[in-house]
Amino acid sequence: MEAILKRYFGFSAFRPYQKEVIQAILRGKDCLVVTGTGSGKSLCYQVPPLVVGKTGIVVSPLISLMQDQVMALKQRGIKSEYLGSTQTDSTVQAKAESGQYNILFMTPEKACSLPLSFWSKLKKAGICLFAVDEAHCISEWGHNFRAEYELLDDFRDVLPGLPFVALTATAPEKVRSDIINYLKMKDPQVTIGSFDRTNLFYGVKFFKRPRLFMNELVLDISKYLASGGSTIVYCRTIKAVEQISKSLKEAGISAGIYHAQMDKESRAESHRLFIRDEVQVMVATVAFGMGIDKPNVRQVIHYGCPKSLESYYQESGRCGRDGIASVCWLYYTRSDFAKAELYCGESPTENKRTAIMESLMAAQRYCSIATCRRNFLLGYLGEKSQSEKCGNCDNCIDSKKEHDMSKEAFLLLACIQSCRGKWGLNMPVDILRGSRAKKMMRYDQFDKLPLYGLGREYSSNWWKALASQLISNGYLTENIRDFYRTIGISAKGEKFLNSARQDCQPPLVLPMTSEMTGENEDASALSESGKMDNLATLKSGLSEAEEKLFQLLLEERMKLARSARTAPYAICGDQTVQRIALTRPSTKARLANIDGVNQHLLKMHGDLILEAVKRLSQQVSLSLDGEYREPNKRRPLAPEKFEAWKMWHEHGLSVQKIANFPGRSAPIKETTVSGYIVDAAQEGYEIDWTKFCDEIGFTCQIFSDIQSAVTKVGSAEKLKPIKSELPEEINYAHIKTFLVMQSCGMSPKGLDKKTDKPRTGASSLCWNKWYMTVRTKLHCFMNEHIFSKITHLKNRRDYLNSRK
Ligand SMILES: Nc1ncnc2c1ncn2[C@@H]1O[C@H](COP(=O)(O)OP(=O)(O)OP(=O)(O)O)[C@@H](O)[C@H]1O
Repeated sequence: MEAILKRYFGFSAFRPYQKEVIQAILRGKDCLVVTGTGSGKSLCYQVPPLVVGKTGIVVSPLISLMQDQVMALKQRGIKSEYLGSTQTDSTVQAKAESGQYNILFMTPEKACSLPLSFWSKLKKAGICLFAVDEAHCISEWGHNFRAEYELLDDFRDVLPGLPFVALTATAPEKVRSDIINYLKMKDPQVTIGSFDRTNLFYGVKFFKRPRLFMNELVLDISKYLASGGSTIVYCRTIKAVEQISKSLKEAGISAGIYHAQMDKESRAESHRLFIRDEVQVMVATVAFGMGIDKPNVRQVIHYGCPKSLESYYQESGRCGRDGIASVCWLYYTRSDFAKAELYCGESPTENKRTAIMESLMAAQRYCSIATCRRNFLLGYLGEKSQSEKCGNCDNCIDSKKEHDMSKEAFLLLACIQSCRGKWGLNMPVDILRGSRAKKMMRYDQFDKLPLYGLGREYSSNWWKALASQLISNGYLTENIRDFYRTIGISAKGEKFLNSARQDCQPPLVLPMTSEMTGENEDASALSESGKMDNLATLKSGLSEAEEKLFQLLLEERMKLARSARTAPYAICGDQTVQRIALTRPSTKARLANIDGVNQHLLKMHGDLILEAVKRLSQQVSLSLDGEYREPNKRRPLAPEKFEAWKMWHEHGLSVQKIANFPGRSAPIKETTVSGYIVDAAQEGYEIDWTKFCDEIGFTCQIFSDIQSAVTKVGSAEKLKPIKSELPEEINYAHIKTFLVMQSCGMSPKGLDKKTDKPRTGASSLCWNKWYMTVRTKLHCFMNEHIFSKITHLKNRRDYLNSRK
């Protein structure tokens, strides 16, 4: 089995679950495989046919997906074809039934329409498995139900005794049992793997205005274009697809588009150009969906919050399938969350409507949380994560500042309580904001509440963002009533309200999310893009020369792919090209040793690759036959540097505290500590650059001063001549920081734009005086009917005002 894996796929080892499943299939056992996107499920049905020399049948929902898989398998020397409405080669069916293919793909419709004679001939020639890919399509509970999948159980009778293999990346319990039942699986081996895609960075950006979305989007996309990576931008509407592709065009970026209203040919052409790296950006609706098997997508951006977290996981999972570090950004505005009624309208049953609402609420929560995004996503998919922080999402890298929000929280909770669980969040927020909408007067005379208008100081998005934090922290609960969401106070929220005393209020410390700090929209956008620059995890870990060689080799691969009329990734994956750039083999034997290099690649293109490696290595002054090291791996670090980095990065100590740490025999200079941390960053250790620069006072101005000094000196080899060109206050740690930031390709943008200042504190709010009174009275009457009590207070305020 291992020999087959190396020969056809070029891999040296199976992933842990793959071997188990393949062995079970070879024993004739039915298997259900549920593992994360891009985890290597396909190999489970690709290897057995090669081991036993019989055909494996694979049912797949999309023709484009089958075409891509056939293309990639052919490049590995595996005989493969597909049967479906777009197959133009009339000989395929006859060749298939005589067992000429190792792997034969077909749509469920095609499978059901093939004559029994086809199946009996093929059985005679030899079939070894019947695989159902994207098996969640079989279940109504799945997010991509396909009625034709339900007919596949007929094949139990047509192909008795054959192992059935169902594969999917998302299958909650209900879907799993549907798959087993519909496919009449007998005592199947169920393999449930991890959903964690560790190479993916997850991040969320909040924007108030679409114009800023657009600027940021263009910026994010251009960053990846330079390094040759592909980007998919998922939009919620066709209109947004058109707008974004127009904006990209205006910025000089050519992008393919894909949506359901395009004709079949245009869609196929768009898909082809993207798969073959002829366009690097695809702007699409989710119609550009399951069929995407392109392993080198480096960035997936969701322009608007998706309908559910399941679909977000699937769609973002099209990123970084080759295991290389890649990013998934989700951009949202508050209005994205107001679409529930629209989605529910498509659905006739109450159960389904509740399911839609719950999914949307989970997606909304994903946007709003201030804790680890990966943990939230995995938790939603039913997987427990190993640690509290993943270190590879925006919230882990750039933890939010925390503030005591007890006064604001008290007001909001009290106001929600006044609404008696009958309303969604809009009503209490409108009350606090003193809305003049008719509904205020029409219902329960909300405009007479003493809380009415007390929260004008904050925007309605701000209050909603606070509500999200209160939901995440268990003070508020959201409930679903048919098409609507209502908001209520939880027991914890009640306890908090009850704890209010006339003279003191227990603190309620909550993180300030970007929606709360980002009232100044420009600052929000810039700080986000600054953060983006600082995501050290996105670096390839290659030296400058190696990176150059990697890019040149990618260009060579592109030429090979064009002449072979195939996609570059089908020749070999980016990770394999990266390994070639790192090891620069001089002989075929060395090339063959590289993970990902299969026999077919060696035979067809081996000489060309070796020639290119020799020529291009010379061009970037790298010697041949280098030693392989894992890119992105941290390099060894002196113990004192590692200790300083650990204290700063992992334990959150300040540079000053580290310098004077009591455990030390004598204090060390703060600049020495900063220097240690920068050295660690240079050796591949992660650091939060924004936080670091802020702490050592490294500003845009200092960056540009050092830049000028380096230009003047003409070299960055020695620090002393650079230092002597600079004012006294710019120290060696600053210079080192500049040099490392430069070598990591980071810009100083965003350094001076920090929004650490909290929004105006509660003390300056116009309602502060009234807050004290309301709180005290609320406490006294908490167990009674709060609404009437607050009204009483309001009257009293009017009375007092009239006496002023
Ligand atoms: N044993 C292995 N060693 C190294 N790479 C592997 C191995 N198995 C699979 N891969 C690579 O992992 C990537 C993803 O594999 P694959 O397309 O089979 O994932 P999948 O689980 O079917 O994903 P999805 O659910 O999204 O369809 C591919 O680039 C594949 O070549």
